[in-house]
Amino acid sequence: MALAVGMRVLTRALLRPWARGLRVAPGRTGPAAGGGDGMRCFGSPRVLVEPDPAAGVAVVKMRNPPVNSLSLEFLTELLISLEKLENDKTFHGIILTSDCPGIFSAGLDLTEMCGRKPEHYVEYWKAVQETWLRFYLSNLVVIAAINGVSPAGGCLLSLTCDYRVLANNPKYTIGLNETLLGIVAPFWFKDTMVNTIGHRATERALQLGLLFPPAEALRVGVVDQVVPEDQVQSTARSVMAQWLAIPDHARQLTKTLMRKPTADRLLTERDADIQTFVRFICRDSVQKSLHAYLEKLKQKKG
Ligand SMILES: CC/C=C\C/C=C\C/C=C\C=C\CC(=O)SCCNC(=O)CCNC(=O)[C@H](O)C(C)(C)COP(=O)(O)OP(=O)(O)OC[C@H]1O[C@@H](n2cnc3c(N)ncnc32)[C@H](O)[C@@H]1OP(=O)(O)O
Repeated sequence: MALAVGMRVLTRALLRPWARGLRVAPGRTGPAAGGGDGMRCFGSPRVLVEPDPAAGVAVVKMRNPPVNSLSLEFLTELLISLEKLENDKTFHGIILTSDCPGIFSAGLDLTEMCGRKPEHYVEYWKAVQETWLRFYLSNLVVIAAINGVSPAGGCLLSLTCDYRVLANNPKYTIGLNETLLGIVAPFWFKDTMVNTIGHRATERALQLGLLFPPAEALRVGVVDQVVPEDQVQSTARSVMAQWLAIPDHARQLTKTLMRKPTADRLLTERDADIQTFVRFICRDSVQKSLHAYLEKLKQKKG
């Protein structure tokens, strides 16, 4: 039932004008294309997929410049790429990384949550929910190669992965900083963080909107490994090999066992969660906070 709802959201998204033609955007043969067996990079305008069929792995590169903000279009393209890889028996694992220098993802796209109509907020929030559910419950091994800053929704996306490797650069902070924007991390953001670093550490991190630099992120457990910047991709590949050495069915069932209760909570409260989001985001005070935050970002330049 829940899956059917998810499929409807995805199918509706695919029917949108901007989603047409996204299914295959054939490109050059990937550098990671498994010794020239002819499998090409594919993807969409904002998501580049570099397949390595020999290893059963695809590198999924987010490229929604300037900051990989998670817009509706971008989320839809990410979902399409994930679905395509999940439906292709060649692939057992994904490395999720960024093609935007210094930025993994700036999180949810603030312009999707500012000055729009309630119907838009409903559509956007469904896509955010769907992305979280799909990545969190993916049967594939998903490893985040975090090569840039990763606030809020960017951090959440990495938390859906099975393992996080972060580049050791003090600028590459990571965390759920929603309170700094005057907004509140929804319960499933919070649950994902609690499952990763525990209740007390989450309580502190979320209330204070902490963005952890690499050493702190490793200490608290937001990431699993911190490595020099030029070793992020190779480390993600070695870790992937380790995870893929485990019998797939046993690993997948264990993942489901661990994650299903958390996902089920959102699945059973999905509509209520949308209503809560729309009510919250439509408040004058919240809109003012978000506008002010966006303005601050823009003025930073000048
Ligand atoms: C009871 C409660 C019930 C329910 C809960 C209800 C609601 C919860 C709702 C939402 C949860 C949201 C989670 C989120 O993800 S919110 C987004 C949080 N993200 C951030 O705080 C990051 C903001 N960005 C930055 O800090 C920086 O941009 C940077 C560090 C990522 C990169 O810095 P740079 O110096 O490299 O680049 P900038 O000049 O700052 O930015 C370039 C360009 O991009 C625009 N931009 C940046 N971030 C975003 C974004 N998240 N969305 C949209 N646009 C973004 C920025 O404004 C610049 O635009 P211009 O070039 O000036 O036009």
